[in-house]
Amino acid sequence: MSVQSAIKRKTAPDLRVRKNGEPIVMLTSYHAHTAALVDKHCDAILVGDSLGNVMHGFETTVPVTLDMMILQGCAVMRGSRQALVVVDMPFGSYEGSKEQAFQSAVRIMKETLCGAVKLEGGARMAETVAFLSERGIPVMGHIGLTPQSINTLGSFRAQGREETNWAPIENDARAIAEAGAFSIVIEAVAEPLARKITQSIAVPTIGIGASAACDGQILVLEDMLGLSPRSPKFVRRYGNLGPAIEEAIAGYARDVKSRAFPGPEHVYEMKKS
Ligand SMILES: Nc1nc(=O)c2c([nH]1)NC[C@@H]1CN(c3ccc(C(=O)N[C@@H](CCC(=O)O)C(=O)O)cc3)CN21
Ligand SMILES: CC(C)C(=O)C(=O)O
Ligand SMILES: [Mg+2]
Repeated sequence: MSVQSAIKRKTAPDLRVRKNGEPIVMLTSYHAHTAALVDKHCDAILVGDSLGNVMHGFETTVPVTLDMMILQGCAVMRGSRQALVVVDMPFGSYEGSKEQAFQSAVRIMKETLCGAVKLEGGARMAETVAFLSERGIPVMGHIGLTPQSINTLGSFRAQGREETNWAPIENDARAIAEAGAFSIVIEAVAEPLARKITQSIAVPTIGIGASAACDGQILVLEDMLGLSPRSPKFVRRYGNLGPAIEEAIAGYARDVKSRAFPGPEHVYEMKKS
């Protein structure tokens, strides 16, 4: 047996039991080489539909397709070894019916061999979450700010900042948890509500802009690396890769123009005859 196959990947149940334990560490990744780095330090990797923004320059996640998610899901699976890989179901691939969701999720699971899928939506998606979970597909929920609904929401705004708006969001969390989701992402939700939800449901909550009260955290990798030109208020920058990359590119351009690159060490000499 190869060393690689002897390493057991984390599973959805492994994350499920982390409720109230050591916080769950998650980041996004869309490709093999970053997946390998993320894999060393994270419990789970999300192949997020934010790849539409980050890789393709779309303004929203609405244009992202199932094929795009599967292609990048395969890349992340090849690059990673131990983390649970979760693949986002893109807009339009699951909302039509629970059967449509099952078909899309099966394609993702079979073609990428990832360990779970994630879908956006609360109470209205509960039946679908149950349908998939009961048929062997671990589902991560996603409530609060749900970016795929941008066209009905109107803007990316934090949720639950007035107590009068809490009830439907609490109800969403309860519905998805009781439907069998193994974990739930809470995005851009006021701290007291995120804490209340975390304390009231049996599965771990993964926060993004939802405070340290959650059972784990996730960020978009390029945002926390300082590679995204703009990023939401909830991002802390752990690096400043944008300027570092630009400096390297500028150095290359300078050296090509002055013929300082390639140097003698990069040149193929003739074989001695
Ligand atoms: N690169 C990236 N990072 C993300 O976190 C992310 C994506 N893309 N794409 C999908 C969704 C969209 N998300 C977003 C996008 C924008 C804001 C944002 O700009 N929020 C403003 C407040 C805007 C308002 O109040 O109108 C902020 O200041 O945080 C928040 C979450 C989170 N997700
Ligand atoms: C922001 C996270 C939770 C996400 O859904 C994504 O990256 O697509
Ligand atoms: Mg997403």
